[in-house]
Amino acid sequence: MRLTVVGAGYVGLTTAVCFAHLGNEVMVVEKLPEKVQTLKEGKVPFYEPGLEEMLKENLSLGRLFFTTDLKEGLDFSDVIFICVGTPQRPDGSADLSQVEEVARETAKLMESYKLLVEKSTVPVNTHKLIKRTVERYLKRRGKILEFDVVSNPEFLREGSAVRDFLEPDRIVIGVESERARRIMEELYKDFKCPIIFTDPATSELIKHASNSFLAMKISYINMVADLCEKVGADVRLVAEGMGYDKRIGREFLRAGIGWGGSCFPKDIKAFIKMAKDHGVDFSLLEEVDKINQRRAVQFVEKVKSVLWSLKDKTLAVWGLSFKPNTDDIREAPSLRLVPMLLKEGARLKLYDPKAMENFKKLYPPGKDLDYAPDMYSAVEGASALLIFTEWEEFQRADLSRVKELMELPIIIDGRNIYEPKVVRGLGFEYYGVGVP
Ligand SMILES: NC(=O)c1ccc[n+]([C@@H]2O[C@H](COP(=O)([O-])OP(=O)(O)OC[C@H]3O[C@@H](n4cnc5c(N)ncnc54)[C@H](O)[C@@H]3O)[C@@H](O)[C@H]2O)c1
Ligand SMILES: O=c1ccn([C@@H]2O[C@H](COP(=O)(O)OP(=O)(O)O[C@H]3O[C@H](CO)[C@@H](O)[C@H](O)[C@H]3O)[C@@H](O)[C@H]2O)c(=O)[nH]1
Repeated sequence: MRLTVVGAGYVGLTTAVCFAHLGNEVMVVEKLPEKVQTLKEGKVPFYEPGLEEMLKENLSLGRLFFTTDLKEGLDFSDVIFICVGTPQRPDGSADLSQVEEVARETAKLMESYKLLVEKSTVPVNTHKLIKRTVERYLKRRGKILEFDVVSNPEFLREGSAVRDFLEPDRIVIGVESERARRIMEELYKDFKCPIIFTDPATSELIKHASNSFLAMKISYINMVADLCEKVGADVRLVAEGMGYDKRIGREFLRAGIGWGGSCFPKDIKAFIKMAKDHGVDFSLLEEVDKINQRRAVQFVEKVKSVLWSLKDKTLAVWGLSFKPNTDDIREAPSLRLVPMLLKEGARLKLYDPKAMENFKKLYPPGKDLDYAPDMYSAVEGASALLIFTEWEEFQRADLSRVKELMELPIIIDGRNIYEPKVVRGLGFEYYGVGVP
């Protein structure tokens, strides 16, 4: 099939590259000219494992095209995936201006039937606003053209985006017309997972309800971790014991310094606001969010209780991205923790395998903050090693070497990447999250 994808971010680019990989011809419309240029050269402007290789391959096979011109995209195909950003507004609601712009400009430029596919995460009933906008502008142009709006939320995770896209747990499609349903069925015919057809409002809700539920699971286990610390139990085993119950499941029960990223924080706030706007008191989610906000504060308290004063102490930090295998630092716990530690007077030596360039844009090297070229340089002379992200590289670190390099062999691990007994056996003082 021929497809058009608007927005070449994590979701748009992954969608485009994966559909091209499956044999479709895909035109990507991205408004930033420099991004389009980079992509045409076969380079992905962010770090996502496997994506660049697939981009190059599909460019050379002539199945992927990039443009800044929406008209070119609309002339190319009838199926238009909206993959633009839906960031958070100050009141917590989702800023839908990028989605509105795509709907409006499409209506101004389309000359034949179009199927607009909402892939961005949007509040319930956004499909109605898209529909109304397109109808208004078509009417203004005196055009009678058919179109459909479909909700097809994306569930991929950064760091495993390609695999998540190609092998999803499920595909959700909210349609109103038979024509739209047939196009979507054809598009996803080779996928082996369950495909759930719903009305668009239900489909839009499935996305927000899923993300909020996952965030709730993490906040829940984080509270259990706090209790474990008080009573000397091990949250990892509590999670395992709970997780074997199929009704609970083992995923997303890793305790730590809290959830971050470009999705959970903004989506949970948008869901709370949406519920409020409809007169539904979803204060459960407000608590989930509050628990998460407290994680960083509690972690700094822990660092202080271990080291006493942090003033002029050198602390090594491993991990800045909000999760491993990405260079994305949007709403990463590190962004909350670093300023708090600096305020306590600590000197930080930061290291991350991929996210340092992004972090440097917000925190340039200075008197009390520096970046290390590798994980071992970061720990040289440090009074403690703080772990913020569970990169595999850290799990494989030569801890004897780390111990030699540090001023004091203390590890305060925000992600439980080590087995306490083993690390203590090597002579470290070790503090995890919710572990004895
Ligand atoms: N990042 C994820 O893991 C993920 C997963 C599932 C869903 N989502 C949702 O998908 C949406 C996109 O997220 P993202 O992380 O890919 O965002 P992003 O910010 O990485 O990418 C959005 C892209 O759209 C471009 N854009 C904006 N307006 C445009 C326009 N009018 N024409 C052409 N291009 C335009 C921007 O320049 C940018 O490159 C959001 O709603 C997000 O909540 C994200
Ligand atoms: O047991 C866990 C699992 C995750 N996290 C944290 O939760 C955050 C989000 O992680 P993850 O969900 O793996 O990454 P995202 O790329 O943000 O993906 C989420 O957000 C996307 C955007 O909506 C959705 O598409 C995905 O399904 C959803 O998992 C990260 O900070 C993780 O460190 C934990 O603390 N404990």
